Amino acid sequence: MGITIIGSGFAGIGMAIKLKAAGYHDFVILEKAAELGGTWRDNTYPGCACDVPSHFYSYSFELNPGWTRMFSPQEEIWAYLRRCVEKYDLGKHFRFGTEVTGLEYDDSANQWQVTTAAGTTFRTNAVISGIGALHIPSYPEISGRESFVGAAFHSAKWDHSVELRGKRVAVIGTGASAIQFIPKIAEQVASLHVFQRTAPWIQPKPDIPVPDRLRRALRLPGATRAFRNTIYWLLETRALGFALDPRLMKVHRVLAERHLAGQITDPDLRARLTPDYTIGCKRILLSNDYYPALNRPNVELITDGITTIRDHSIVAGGRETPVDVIIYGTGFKVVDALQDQRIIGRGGLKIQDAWRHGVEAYHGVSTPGFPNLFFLLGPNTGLGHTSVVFMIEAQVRYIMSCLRLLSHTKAAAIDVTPAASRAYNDRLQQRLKRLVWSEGGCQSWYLDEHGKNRTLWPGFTFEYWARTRKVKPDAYRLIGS
Ligand SMILES: Cc1cc2nc3c(=O)[nH]c(=O)nc-3n(C[C@H](O)[C@H](O)[C@H](O)COP(=O)(O)OP(=O)(O)OC[C@H]3O[C@@H](n4cnc5c(N)ncnc54)[C@H](O)[C@@H]3O)c2cc1C
Repeated sequence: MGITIIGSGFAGIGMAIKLKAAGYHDFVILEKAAELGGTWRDNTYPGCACDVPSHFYSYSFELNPGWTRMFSPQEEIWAYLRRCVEKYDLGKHFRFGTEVTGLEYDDSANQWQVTTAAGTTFRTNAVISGIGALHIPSYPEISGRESFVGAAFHSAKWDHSVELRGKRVAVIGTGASAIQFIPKIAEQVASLHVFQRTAPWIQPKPDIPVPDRLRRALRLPGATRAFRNTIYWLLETRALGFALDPRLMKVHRVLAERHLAGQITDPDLRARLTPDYTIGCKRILLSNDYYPALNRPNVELITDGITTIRDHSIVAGGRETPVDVIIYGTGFKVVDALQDQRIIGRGGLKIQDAWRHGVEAYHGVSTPGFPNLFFLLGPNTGLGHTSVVFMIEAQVRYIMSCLRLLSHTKAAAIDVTPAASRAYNDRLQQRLKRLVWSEGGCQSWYLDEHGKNRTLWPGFTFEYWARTRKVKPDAYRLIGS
């Protein structure tokens, strides 16, 4: 059977490795960029690193005792992914520079027709989407943005040709990427003006170089796995507040407040850096050097809303700040599992119509009316507290068992039933309502325009792992058997 994977990040590569191991050879990995790697190819800004310990932010079947830091930098994670591709000899399966722009299900042939940006089309039996949620840079709508004449770029498209040394630099946004690159550039620039709309909650980052002795020890049989398991359970305890009772989030709040108080002594600055929303309803960030960077004499935090960008300056709160360079640390336009694309399922059903009341999928993987279309990191399978690679692996295993079901039953396709999907998603949304993300008047990218959480898994990850261990055949309709 022909299988098409879209995307070459952790999701697409993990899927390809498992397909190959199970004896599938007729598959392609379509990637719109010129190289593999997803997030870790695109984000090359200074200080870019994961915020989940590397021994856990990696595949369980491809342990790496050699990580140099507890939280590895971008180049090292990208190199890890390239090594995986080489080791599993996946090279010939990639089609780079191939952007999927449409998928249309042919009911009579039980196949998908895939259309690419180049206008080519081909047919495939199954499509597995690993397109990621965070790869389209988001820019703020600020009047005059286009009139700025200096260099301006987004953190996810860092322009390394722009010399920042000695320049007056503005950073717009104080999210996960910004708090990583601000400390790195603060020491080079003449002045740094940080425009903050919403203060993030920040906790200490236990990031150290992995000592040589530990690295050697991790090479002993079983040691990296044991270390990884320890990290897993430590991180799961962070989910207690998310998964059980929002009141437990108080512990996180105390930790973050102490971190802020320990690093920022100026009471006015501290007040402006104190978030005004419930901790946890947006991602909690980790950093040891962000607050100290804000203490530097050449760095200022501006919390007035930006009203205009002019050719050489930014105006906020009636004050004009002259700048030479603007860096947008304004995050991503969140992609909801292909929702913006032309996807037409059975009987001409458009994905936008299937999702008119909100984006959802059964286990985050299958949507009724779209047979043999599987999502990796689809709706409600993102995480606020631990590594998404864990979720990806659970989904890869689940999709493999869907493929096994197809092969055992000799069906051409499987389609999740509306009843199974409805029951699953109703339960999920009920649970989400009780949790921290629905509290505190928090606006975050986790929520859609109706305030419905479309992004996060509402519990412990071992629960998701257990639920996706096996496919329930009665949740799916077999087609063409
Ligand atoms: C700076 C940064 C740091 C992060 N740190 C962490 C972390 O510490 N821990 C964590 O759990 N998560 C983190 N994340 C989230 C991160 O995105 C995921 O961990 C993970 O990398 C997602 O992998 P993926 O394969 O699903 O998606 P991606 O890595 O985004 O890969 C998707 C790929 O699909 C390709 N693609 C998209 N659309 C198409 C199309 N239509 N046709 C063809 N190709 C397409 C893209 O070009 C891309 O290569 C971070 C994200 C960012 C941006």
